[in-house]
Amino acid sequence: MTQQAHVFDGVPGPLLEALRSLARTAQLTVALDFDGVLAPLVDRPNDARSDPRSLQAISDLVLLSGTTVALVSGRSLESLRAVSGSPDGVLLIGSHGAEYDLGEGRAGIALTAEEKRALTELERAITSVASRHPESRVESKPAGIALHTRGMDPDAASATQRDASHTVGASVLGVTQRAGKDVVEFSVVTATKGEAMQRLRLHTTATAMLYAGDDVTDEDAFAALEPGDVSVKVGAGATAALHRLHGTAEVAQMLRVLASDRRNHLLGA
Ligand SMILES: O=P(O)(O)OC[C@H]1O[C@H](O[C@H]2O[C@H](CO)[C@@H](O)[C@H](O)[C@H]2O)[C@H](O)[C@@H](O)[C@@H]1O
Repeated sequence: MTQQAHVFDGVPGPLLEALRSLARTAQLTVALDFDGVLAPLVDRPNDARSDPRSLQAISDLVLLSGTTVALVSGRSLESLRAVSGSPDGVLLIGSHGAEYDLGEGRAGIALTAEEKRALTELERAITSVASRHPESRVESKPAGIALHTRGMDPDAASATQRDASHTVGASVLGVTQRAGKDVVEFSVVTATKGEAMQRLRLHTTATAMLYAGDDVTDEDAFAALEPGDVSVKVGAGATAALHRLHGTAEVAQMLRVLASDRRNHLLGA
């Protein structure tokens, strides 16, 4: 059999086999990053939208018994809700694991007085950086701030990110920095997608989980997976994930296959 024959519309054979096995678990939790996984990357974060084929597969999955779908994003919950178009029943985790909507009402971030002070100083620092690099764009979050450099000249983007790192480091205490795709982010709370996955596993009593992500911060989620779980890196780059897909179209295909395998398993087919 040729290499091509092992691939089903961009989903490699070993991943198809892992999905078939995953679909037979008692309590399945499917956790998905948003930008670069459900939605193709675009210049302006507010313009990002989920691939409709992925949304259809998610809608199919959430209707199945013993099956939970969650989005685990670096975006604020508000932003994730606004752009993802996720169907009712999908759990939402935002701000890299600092904000939760697990179907019991939104759990907002309750910042301490010290964190509020740090956030104000952080906003002041990033506003000054953005004024020195007018092509950069600021995205505010409940516990932090992101400075986007997508579309900028590479040298100008690097200079912007260095300036941000230096300015924040010199003027604000108690801040965590994260690098992403054409973005540098700062937060006054420490939260990771790994912690989010652990909480999700407990909340959903998952017997197996799938996580798909495309960015550096998703490595925390991959590291929190256990034997029997399925990890999928989307796109290029070093990863601890065991499987890889090319892009959002292949993610949609993977979700379609998983929904079909899961339905067949539940029907006893
Ligand atoms: O964890 P994610 O859901 O992948 O969120 C990570 C960051 O995604 C967004 O930024 C990225 O997507 C933008 C829209 O495609 C793109 O313009 C930007 O260059 C990417 O870095 C989002 O704006 C951030 O807040 C998220 O942390």
